[in-house]
Amino acid sequence: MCEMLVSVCLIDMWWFVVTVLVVLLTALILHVWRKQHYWQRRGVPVLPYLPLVGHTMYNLNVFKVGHLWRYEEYLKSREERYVGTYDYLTPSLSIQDPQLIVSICIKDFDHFVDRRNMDMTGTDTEVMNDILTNATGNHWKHIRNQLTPTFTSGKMKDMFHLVQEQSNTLMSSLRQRRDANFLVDVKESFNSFTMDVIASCAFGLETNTLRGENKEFIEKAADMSKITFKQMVKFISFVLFPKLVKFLRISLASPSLIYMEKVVRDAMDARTKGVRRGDFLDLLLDARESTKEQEGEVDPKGAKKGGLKDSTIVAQCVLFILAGYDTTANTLCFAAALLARNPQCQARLRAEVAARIERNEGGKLTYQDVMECKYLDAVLSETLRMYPPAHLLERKCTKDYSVPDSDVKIPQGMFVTVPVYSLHRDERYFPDPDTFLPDRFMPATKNDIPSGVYLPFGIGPRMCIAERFARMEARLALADLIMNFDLSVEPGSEELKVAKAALSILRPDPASLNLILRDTASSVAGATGAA
Ligand code: HEM
Repeated sequence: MCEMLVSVCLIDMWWFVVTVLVVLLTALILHVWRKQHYWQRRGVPVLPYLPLVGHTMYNLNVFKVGHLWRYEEYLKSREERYVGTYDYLTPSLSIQDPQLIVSICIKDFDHFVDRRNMDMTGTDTEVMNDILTNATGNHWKHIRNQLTPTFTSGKMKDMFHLVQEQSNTLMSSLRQRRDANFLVDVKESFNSFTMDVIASCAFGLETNTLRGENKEFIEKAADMSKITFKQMVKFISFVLFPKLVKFLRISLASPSLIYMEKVVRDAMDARTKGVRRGDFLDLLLDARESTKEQEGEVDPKGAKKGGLKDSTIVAQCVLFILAGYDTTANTLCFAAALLARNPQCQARLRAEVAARIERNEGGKLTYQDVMECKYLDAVLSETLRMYPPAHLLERKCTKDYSVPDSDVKIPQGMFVTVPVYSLHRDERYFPDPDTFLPDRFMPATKNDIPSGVYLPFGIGPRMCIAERFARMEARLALADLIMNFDLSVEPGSEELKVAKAALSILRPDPASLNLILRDTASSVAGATGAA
């Protein structure tokens, strides 16, 4: 009797546990389903997604290379002005209509001032809060206002000689690194070049990585742009539980950031005693001095004026390495790889540059030459169209927004994205989009490109602050490259492939970068004649 009672109790207990589990699971499924039907309830089309993880795995390139997945879906849905996506359970909106992109990023910018930011207050990497890409609201505006005058064309002209020195070293380095068949992996040399340029122009450091010196610096810098598995986990935790990550004071920055911070602080200390170099550090220190008396004042919109702090200056110099090294090196790699596969474009470019050089007494390219070579700029622009290093833009809604001509509302806090790569490969805007055609960007045709569809440097007040600098650096290196070498592809690797990499930077597959570089002494005359 007693045994029977025990077994009845056990069965009851078992049923109770199973019932509770089923109820909990059902509640969880309903919760997830409800959250991941936010857009469906509002009649907004949604891209195919996975339960629970939503679109996050695609954005992090886990299952498919993110830009290609987004492009496939874009081709099916491009008539829609916007499509819904989910970061795990959180809805976000991807904007596909160029006019709406312009509205959100320019006209109604005050509703979309920020990006996804990491509030590092109270952690060992608080310097991240001052980094322009990460700063928000009026704090961002204050820093951006201070930095903008350091990127004018006059300042670029003053810095040209620093870039020229590094470009000369790049040519010698490429020559030395070639094997007996003139074959060289250009990636390593371009990486070292952009690193040396940014270290020299940002804070006057002679890193000489092209000459094989200062290995620690380049390793740390390269480390900052790499995403390890541990960092990926931290990043996902941050996206899912930002408050918990902050509460636990988990650092999202790699230890290399701390190393870089020290390097910049040392350079600043040395500058107080040393000579001026006309680099960004000088310009930032000047900006601090010239606006010192405005410290404490605010402009009519509430942004602080004057008084850049030391830590803010350090943060920007570190950022220049983060933002300027990989992006420009990858652009150069893609440009060289495309020119090697398009000999006619290469000959035309060489002819244009040769004609400019012939006019100069010293036989050297000047800043003006580099800025006035139209075909050189067209080659660079077309490279950035086909392979924009940042294939996705992101904004955070900072004030509730009603999408014009629709019932859809974007609430404060929601993220919107812009699929840059997909827009650049849309044949409605760029006919024959998979073909390298620099002529699209020549003066006669480039104004036909509608606004909001060509965005390699972003768009609106939050676009890349250093576009002028990046274009000057890349143009000079390409002009020198084409005047020194005749580029061709190693037989068997004609297809130009993109590497599968974490996060949203496009990088060429290393196998596509083994190029043959023959000296051009004879081909320059040929190219000039062909023009
Ligand atoms: C080919 C080279 C480069 C490309 C393609 C590129 C592209 C971009 C893009 C797409 C953005 C985001 C814009 C947006 O959200 O609308 C950005 C932001 C930024 N870039 Fe660049 N960039 C390049 C080189 C550089 C260099 C050399 C530097 C520094 C010296 C730099 C500094 C920055 C900064 C500071 C921001 C943040 C601007 C802000 O939030 O206000 N970039 N860049």
